[in-house]
Amino acid sequence: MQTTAEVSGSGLDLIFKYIDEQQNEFVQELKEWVAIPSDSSDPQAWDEIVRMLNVTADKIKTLGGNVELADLGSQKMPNGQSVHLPPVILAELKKDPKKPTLCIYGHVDVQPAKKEDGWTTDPYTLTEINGNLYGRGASDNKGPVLAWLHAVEAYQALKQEIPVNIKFIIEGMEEAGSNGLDTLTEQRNMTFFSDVDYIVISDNIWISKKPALTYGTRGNCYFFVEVEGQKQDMHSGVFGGSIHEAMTDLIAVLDSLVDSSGHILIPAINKAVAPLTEEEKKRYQGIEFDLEAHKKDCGVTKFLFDTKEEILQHRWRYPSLSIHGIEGAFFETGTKTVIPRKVIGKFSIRQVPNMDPSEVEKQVTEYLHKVFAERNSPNQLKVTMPISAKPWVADVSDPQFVAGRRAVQTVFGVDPDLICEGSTIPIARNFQDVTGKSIMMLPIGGADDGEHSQNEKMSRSNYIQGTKLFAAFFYELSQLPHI
Ligand SMILES: NCC(=O)N[C@@H](Cc1c[nH]cn1)C(=O)O
Ligand SMILES: [Zn+2]
Ligand SMILES: [Zn+2]
Repeated sequence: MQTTAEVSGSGLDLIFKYIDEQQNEFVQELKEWVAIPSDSSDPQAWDEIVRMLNVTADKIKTLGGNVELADLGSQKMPNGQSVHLPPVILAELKKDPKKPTLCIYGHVDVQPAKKEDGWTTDPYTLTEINGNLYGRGASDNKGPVLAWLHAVEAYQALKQEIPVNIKFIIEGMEEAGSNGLDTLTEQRNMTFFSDVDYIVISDNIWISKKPALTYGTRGNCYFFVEVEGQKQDMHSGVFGGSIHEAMTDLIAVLDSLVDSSGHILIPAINKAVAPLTEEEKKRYQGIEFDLEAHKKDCGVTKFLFDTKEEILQHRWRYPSLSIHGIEGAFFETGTKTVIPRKVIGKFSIRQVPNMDPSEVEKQVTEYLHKVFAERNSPNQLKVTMPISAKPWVADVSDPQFVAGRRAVQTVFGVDPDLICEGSTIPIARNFQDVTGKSIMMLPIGGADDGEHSQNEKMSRSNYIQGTKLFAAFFYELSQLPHI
């Protein structure tokens, strides 16, 4: 009977061959995962998140993992209702005290998606077209989570000893701000996290066709700005011209936030931003980033800035403010002539060093009340911040980046770019501050994957080569001096 062999360079060749041979099964499993509409933006759909977490837990159990579904308790919703949060998977495979321990973070919830939003294919039916796997969650983040599990599966199938101990922390609320996970991290810091040496996250994308290692993400402060007027919706013909309309107030308030060049108009916001250093400026110059290709990918004729360096800086290390929607406004088709009673504007401000979310909340709230007061409207304004996540920045001299670089070289034959990410992994900074562990992001998503957008996809190549990258990463991590 073949014994479990220590992985050596040659062992990886066999593992890579296995991954290539199993790729259709891996795609089929991603199809099954994408079919679960685990949309965390809608508490009504949280049952689907629990179902997705159970499917994930069952998969880890087939790999011999011990799985705990850690309870996060309840969350108070904006309407005052208390809703039970989906649990978090804490899992570990067989442990060998002689080996370093890697904790893999991921999430299996997704952003909303409806065919009528403009998808070419059904968002919850993974569809392969020209080598791309289209479906909500294919890239963000079900594909990468499955790729980690398939990397483990490959070692086991070939009876090759996994050279590191492996733990998983997999949540179902990342896209809604990872509610409750910060508390769980603190509670488990001296238990689940105590023997962890490295935390790795693969919940982001490359910035070009070149593989990358990510050493920073922006944070995010998400705001609801509510304007409530008369006691019920009103006929705009009968009452229009006689009352202060909540929607008009809201539009004016939203219009006071950011100008046409993307500059945030809340005076104090930009004051806290860390100044750009000469050393940092140089880092942007070396990054592979094709401006014209990006315009084509985005379907725009121009960006807010004209150079690669400015674009990357404003995506990664400067705050940005985006307006996302208006709840209570009439959005269906047709010509409803109503003055809405209450509308809720939603916007978010990406956070960068050295912004402080609690300060940002104060600044935004005071600014919006000041703008609203100048309208002399009798309507009521309420500002809340349901999500607040700090930016995360790693030290690129961390040994984990050496292992990441070597793994990229093994699989892709190139040196990875060192990049940041404009999006937010709400828990990343919390992991760093609470556990003090080494944290690195090892993305396998393509620059044009369209996370959160219509027609989100992951290429079959990135999914399969990414699975090999994760397998190689286990090996390279084991080759580092044991911390
Ligand atoms: N792939 C990471 C991601 O998309 N994260 C979300 C998390 C978030 C931030 N505010 C609300 N959710 C993101 O939008 O960056
Ligand atoms: Zn996302
Ligand atoms: Zn994500």
